Amino acid sequence: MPSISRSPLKEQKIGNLNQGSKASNKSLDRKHWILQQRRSLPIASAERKLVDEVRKNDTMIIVGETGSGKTTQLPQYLFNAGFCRDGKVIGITQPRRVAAITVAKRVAEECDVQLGQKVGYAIRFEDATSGSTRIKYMTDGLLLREALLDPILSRYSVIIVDEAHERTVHTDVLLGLLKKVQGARLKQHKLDKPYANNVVKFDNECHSSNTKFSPLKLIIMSASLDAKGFSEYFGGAKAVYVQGRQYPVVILYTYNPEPDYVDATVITIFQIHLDDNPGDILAFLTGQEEIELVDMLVHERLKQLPEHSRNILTVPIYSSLPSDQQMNVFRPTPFNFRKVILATNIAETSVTIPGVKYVIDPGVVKSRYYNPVTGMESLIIMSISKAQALQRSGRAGREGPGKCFRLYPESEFWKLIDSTVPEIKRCSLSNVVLQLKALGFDDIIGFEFMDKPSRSAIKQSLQELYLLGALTDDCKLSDPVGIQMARFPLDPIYSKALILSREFRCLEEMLIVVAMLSVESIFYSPREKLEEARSAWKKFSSPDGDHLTLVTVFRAAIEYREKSRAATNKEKSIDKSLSRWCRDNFINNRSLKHALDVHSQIKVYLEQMDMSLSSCGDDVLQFRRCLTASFFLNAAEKQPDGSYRVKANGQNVQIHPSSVLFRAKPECIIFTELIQTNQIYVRSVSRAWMPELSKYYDAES
Ligand SMILES: Nc1ncnc2c1ncn2[C@@H]1O[C@H](COP(=O)(O)OP(=O)(O)OP(=O)(O)O)[C@@H](O)[C@H]1O
Repeated sequence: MPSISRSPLKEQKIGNLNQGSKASNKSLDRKHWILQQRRSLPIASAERKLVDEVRKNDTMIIVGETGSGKTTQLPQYLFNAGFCRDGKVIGITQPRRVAAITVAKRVAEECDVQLGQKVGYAIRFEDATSGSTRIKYMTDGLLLREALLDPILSRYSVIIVDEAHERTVHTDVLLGLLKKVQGARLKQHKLDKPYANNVVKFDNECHSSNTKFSPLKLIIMSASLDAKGFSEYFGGAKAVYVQGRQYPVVILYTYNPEPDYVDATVITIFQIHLDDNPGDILAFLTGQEEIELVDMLVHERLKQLPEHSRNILTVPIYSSLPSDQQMNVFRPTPFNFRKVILATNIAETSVTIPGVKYVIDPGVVKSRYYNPVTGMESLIIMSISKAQALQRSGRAGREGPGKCFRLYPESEFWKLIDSTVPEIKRCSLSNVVLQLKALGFDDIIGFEFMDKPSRSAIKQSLQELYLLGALTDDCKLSDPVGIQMARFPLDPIYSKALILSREFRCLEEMLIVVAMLSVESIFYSPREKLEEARSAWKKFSSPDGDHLTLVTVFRAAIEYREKSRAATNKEKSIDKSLSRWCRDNFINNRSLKHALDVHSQIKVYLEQMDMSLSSCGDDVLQFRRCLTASFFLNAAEKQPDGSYRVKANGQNVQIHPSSVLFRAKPECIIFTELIQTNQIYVRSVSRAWMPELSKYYDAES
């Protein structure tokens, strides 16, 4: 087995607080143990001070080491201090669903209540809260959606924006929105005061009255925050630092850069497994395909080990994995096994995965990048920031001392940028603009972003939304198209495709396409079985292109599932037989399941909007017309050399070899995916319907 330089490795200790042996805790009952653990968190000694500061300041920035207890404890301190006494709610936003769910579960357990009662969570399509919920964890996107219905977020006394350093688009829009809401609530509160006769006096102005519009407390929180930047954005808001770390984490670097981080990850997994103490491993990778590759490599190499050393259990976690499968990583590790969690940056912040003692960090991440000149977005693998490296190492050392293996030299670490470039500066803004318009912010350029996106990016997205019919001539949200588009939790171009497909009577097909395009790689082919896979896929292949091919795969899977259901009513058996079908047909079972999940979720939205499903049946021309009308911005024409020129921006692209049209090379295509490797490829390609396309482009263009 090749080896990376591990001995001697550079060691650097971070943190210094060791809480002593936990062996004795094992004998205590769980409640007592949890209580003891809570008391030993670094944040515990700062409870009084934090509560006092929140009372004194309407906006606050809290910075504290990973694992110090910010996410789980602060909401409980505020609850106990009376911030929910008048029925108000403390809301805590997370950039990711998995964090919202797992932290809420943990806090419910700490409070000894059933999840959904005092403590709950809400994420898109899932609401585990009730009328009695007072501590509510949610995704930042969900709070934005709530603001559509309740623009001053009247039910919240406190909103904590957690992991703000991630600077997702949702976080940034939320920050601007919350600033406005805070101003509006304060103004309203002052107006209300003279009429608030039945004041219930508590020790804090925040909950000192029964008026509907009490001021909103806002807390921005993270372990790796540019506190100064946030403080300035919020007009000099107070920043508080929580000192101390729960357990030490030893950081190890390689002496030389690793030429192949995937291979280095696999090697490190085995080095830990064979040489180190028991404890689960969390390895960060860039995406589903890489995770599946490492999974396969680990299993291949396991076969070379003696029987007694093969006790490794791999568990994947990435964003397009259905929620219930994501939760597998939190299940207890079977006795005598070592769990190896293969994760994207979804597991980078907030989460505590019980049992994890080792973190492997290759130092890369897959990020969205948008080119405002071409209007195209692509995914690029790039180096992480120092803040991300810190967060990753912070996933070890949460239940005891840990180790983090950085698969790059220490000198490389110091070259990393401090914090991630805000997503808003590197993604398409169409969705942001649509959401802001729906929230009533018409002047997008004047919106108070913490980091302003470029004017050209804003203009490009306004133009795109106008072309899609979401905006009127005077840049207002159009009724009903724009309003309907904003209701879908999808990219505007997909929302538009669904709305249009009703007109073309092919909503059933378009819904399948949108669901199948929401997941990574439906087709799956082990390198050694490529020919076998290709011949299995032939039966799904449509001469019209990849979109109708996806429709055929989806329908074949449904038909097979229904057949299995007729034979048995046991869900587990049905699941198993669908997995078998996927294996036989070289279809990625996980991706298909996710697509089925997304399909039923979007269907709920369609039902709510009274959009009934209709199928074009065998009239595929109807579907091609609709596809062309929906994605005319993604039309490309064949060039004499066999490459394609995107009509909207002149960019030169190639059809990806995985497309069913790779060899056919039709004159004009519609594509729905752009990927950038050493070349720019378009994937998911169909034949355009020329008469429809000519409505959007004049003859010369
Ligand atoms: N689901 C869980 N299972 C077991 N222990 C947990 C769980 N969630 C939290 N803990 C414990 O509580 C500690 C504090 O977690 P918390 O998420 O509040 O820290 P944090 O300061 O917000 O960290 P981060 O900045 O990494 O999100 C963890 O280090 C861990 O010991």
